[in-house]
Amino acid sequence: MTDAASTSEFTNGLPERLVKHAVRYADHRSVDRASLTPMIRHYVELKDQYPHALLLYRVGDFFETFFQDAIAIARELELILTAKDAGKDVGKVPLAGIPHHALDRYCAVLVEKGFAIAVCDQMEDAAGAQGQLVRREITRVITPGTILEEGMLNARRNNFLAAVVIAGNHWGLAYADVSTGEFLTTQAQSLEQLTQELLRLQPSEVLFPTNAPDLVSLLRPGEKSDHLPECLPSQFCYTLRSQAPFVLSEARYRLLQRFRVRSLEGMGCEHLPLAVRAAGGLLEYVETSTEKAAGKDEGKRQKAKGESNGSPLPTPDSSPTTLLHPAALQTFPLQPLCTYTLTEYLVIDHQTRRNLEITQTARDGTYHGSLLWALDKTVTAMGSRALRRWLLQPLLQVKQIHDRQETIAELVENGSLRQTLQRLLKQIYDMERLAGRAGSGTANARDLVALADSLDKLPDLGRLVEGTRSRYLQDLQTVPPVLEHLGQHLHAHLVETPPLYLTDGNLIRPGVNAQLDSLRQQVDADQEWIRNLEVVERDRTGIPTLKVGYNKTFGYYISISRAKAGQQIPDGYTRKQTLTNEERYITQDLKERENRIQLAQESLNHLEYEIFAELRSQVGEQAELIRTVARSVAAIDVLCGLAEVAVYQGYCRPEMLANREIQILEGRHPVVEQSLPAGFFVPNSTELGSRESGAGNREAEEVGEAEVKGKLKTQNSLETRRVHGVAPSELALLKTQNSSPQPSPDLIVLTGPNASGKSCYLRQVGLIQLMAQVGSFVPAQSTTLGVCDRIFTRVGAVDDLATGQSTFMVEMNETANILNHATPRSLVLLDEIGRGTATFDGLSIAWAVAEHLATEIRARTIFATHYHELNELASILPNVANYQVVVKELPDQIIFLHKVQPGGADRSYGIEAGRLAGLPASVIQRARQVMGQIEKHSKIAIGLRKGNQTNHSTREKNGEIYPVDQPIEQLDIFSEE
Ligand SMILES: Nc1ncnc2c1ncn2[C@@H]1O[C@H](COP(=O)(O)OP(=O)(O)OP(=O)(O)O)[C@@H](O)[C@H]1O
Repeated sequence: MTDAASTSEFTNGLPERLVKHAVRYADHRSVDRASLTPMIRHYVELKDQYPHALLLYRVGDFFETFFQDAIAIARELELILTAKDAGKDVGKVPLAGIPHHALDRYCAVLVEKGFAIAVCDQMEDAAGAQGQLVRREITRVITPGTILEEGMLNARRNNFLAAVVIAGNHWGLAYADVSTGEFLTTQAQSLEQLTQELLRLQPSEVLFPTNAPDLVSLLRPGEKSDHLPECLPSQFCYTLRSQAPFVLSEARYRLLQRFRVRSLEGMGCEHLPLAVRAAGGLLEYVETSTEKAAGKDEGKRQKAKGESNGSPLPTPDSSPTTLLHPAALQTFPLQPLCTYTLTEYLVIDHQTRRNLEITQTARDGTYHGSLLWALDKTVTAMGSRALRRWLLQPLLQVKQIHDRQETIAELVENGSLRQTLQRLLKQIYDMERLAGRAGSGTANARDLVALADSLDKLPDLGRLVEGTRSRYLQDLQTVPPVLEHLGQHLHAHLVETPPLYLTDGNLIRPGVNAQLDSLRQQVDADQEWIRNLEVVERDRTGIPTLKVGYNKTFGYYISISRAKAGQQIPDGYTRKQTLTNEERYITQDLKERENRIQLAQESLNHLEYEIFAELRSQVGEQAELIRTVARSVAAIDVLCGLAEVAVYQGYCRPEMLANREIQILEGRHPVVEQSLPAGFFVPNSTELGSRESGAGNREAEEVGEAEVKGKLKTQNSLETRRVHGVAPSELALLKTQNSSPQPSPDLIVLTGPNASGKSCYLRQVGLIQLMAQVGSFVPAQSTTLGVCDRIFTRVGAVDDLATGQSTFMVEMNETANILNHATPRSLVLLDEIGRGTATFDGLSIAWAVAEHLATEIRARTIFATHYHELNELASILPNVANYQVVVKELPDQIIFLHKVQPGGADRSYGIEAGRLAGLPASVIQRARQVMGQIEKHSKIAIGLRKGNQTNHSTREKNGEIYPVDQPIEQLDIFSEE
């Protein structure tokens, strides 16, 4: 590659001030290696091994990057790009660096942006290298999905690494959170489902096996690659991997080895080859990255022991990296694999998650204003993560829902138990992740103290929930004795507030280890001797200004002012350094004491580290059990929070049934309600889908419906969907035959003026159903709900510019998805179908969609629309009803009552809404004029006024009443051909 080519490749988009430093050698591959300085040559060699990662190379107090990586981090982190001499014949190459103590912070930003980072650390002191190149090694490769560092993780959400294998229309997906240990896999059909599952998980990194020659490349969010199939959403970060670990035999063998089992039967995936392949490939990746982390700690451990350079002292390394005991290498961050199926939970696709604003708002993607925001009263990070998981995976089994409800009910009834529990939970740290860090050998002493504090609280929790009756509370009653002992054991060994860095010593309590105690005594005695030396020497020499001091280069010294030193040099003093005003000396005794302190301190640090590493590996061995308990604690945190919301917001416990009924009395929108002043939200009731139970005789009902369908078909063939042609008497007869005794409809056509509250009502029903299946109480006076299999929503219209789809195409795709997948057990919420095209195309589509849902699918549906013509459906189909959101009309304004009532609206008051929104008065006035004209002349308006008495064909033929510039086909949807 030429310099020019490499420059433009890497400096593209770089600010002018940075480009000037990057004009030469923007790519490490373009330099003549023979001419490089040893350090830069080493950097280039490492870079060859990690081409996909930004290589951060420790040089003194900085992590430096060169060539293209320097340009990249300067751009991404807004650092100053400078240059470094890379050799006499090479000249300067781009350089950017970050202070070593800020490594975590900067890495977090880079990882968030989808970069992989290879950290190359110094394995010895520059002094220890004695003029040679300092020994450096890659100590960690950080990718977005393999982060363990606390500072880089979001405490309130999981950080998933996923792996995908696709074979035709079948796929396998495994995912894991290395910080919490969860490791799951599944296999299914339909690539659309794969997309949906990835969108639910929102993984930080997705592994995908390819035959690509550049196997280690990492694609950042939005980066395109021919190797990625279309079904993989482009917003994630993808790591392309070799096929080898994803081959079935290899993947299976790896899983068997890792989890020491003879078959995958117990994990539930023996018969699911794609699930096994994905899980095996993911496991290999995690093993490789954790080995690196282990390598780092092992290197540092040697450094602490002084093994690497023979130097007696450990480097006072202040980097927050941690050390790994060989025993911890046995432990592994992931728990045994679990298999799950997509049908275990209520299916909520990506659109529905977005439209119902479950974890973030649709408009600006913020947490504030989402359902999670309204319900999250958890007090631990584990609880917060669990609530997010629960909301994204509502349950399908009435029994499981009931278990959660029971606990909430108990916590609602017993307010003081709830409050005491919450007070105690607040004192519990993130045991799930602490156990993970201990398991992977990256926990520091503060982590273990935090874990011990948390384990100490478990018996208190157990006592608190004694005598409770619900399953989740009972789960906390017995604390595994081994964990109780572990907490006490950790406290007995570790000091109360250990330093952040393991190499700083002072981790272990006195009395734990006799050798440690005797070494400490020796150091104390020698330090005491040095502290007294000043007084002793002042007496001996008679020099009152004599001082004892210490510096890093010379160690301890005795300082005398130059004036005094000129008079006499005390016996036994050897001059070490001369400064402007003082002379510095050492004595034989002082040097000996100093050496003794150094040696003892080194042994101390080493011993403390050994004891600590042993403790950490003991914790690692219990990581799985700790996580199990942590999950019970997290569940109680969630349920306490839901109980609190239930109490303060006045929620009711829904009665859950295994039928299709939806009966909500005085329901409210859980988020809008909290955003309005108390009492401002207008509750509304909903009844849907009780025809099975209401009519009592399903067969008779089906016969009746078949008749209605038959009737529609006959009309269609005769009159080309001329629904106005159905005689009211016939409809009334059909409806009477099929509707006794007043069953609730399957489909509600909801009309009402703009801004009256239709969308809010629609979402309210969806959210109440979802909350109920999460096990939560719901915002209503009383509720009876059948468990539904899927919730579908089609709300609003957003251009999907990323995929190049128009507003209308997005709308039609979503609608097609609903019609293809909804079942009678689904809840379908449609807001303004057909809005994105010409009025009459839209109306026709809306009509056909509603009709299909009501007659073919019989899904419980609410269909909000401004096409008031759809109200006609209710007079044809017995399982359709009209509801409207009413307003009060005053002479010069309308008042929004937000009340949903039976009946259909005939006006939208759109112009009034425009006026309220601040459209200029002249525009409003003109709009009124135009509307008047349209109402007077539009064929459909006339059609509606005249109803089915109108002879459409005659009017259509003479064409008199249509504006000349309107094509007749567009207007004439209800007429004969
Ligand atoms: N039941 C209610 N009680 C109190 N305020 C409500 C209620 N329903 C809706 N609102 C308020 O009215 C506003 C408009 O509601 P919404 O967006 O649901 O209207 P809409 O009928 O769907 O309008 P459009 O047809 O223009 O889309 C909401 O932002 C909310 O603040």
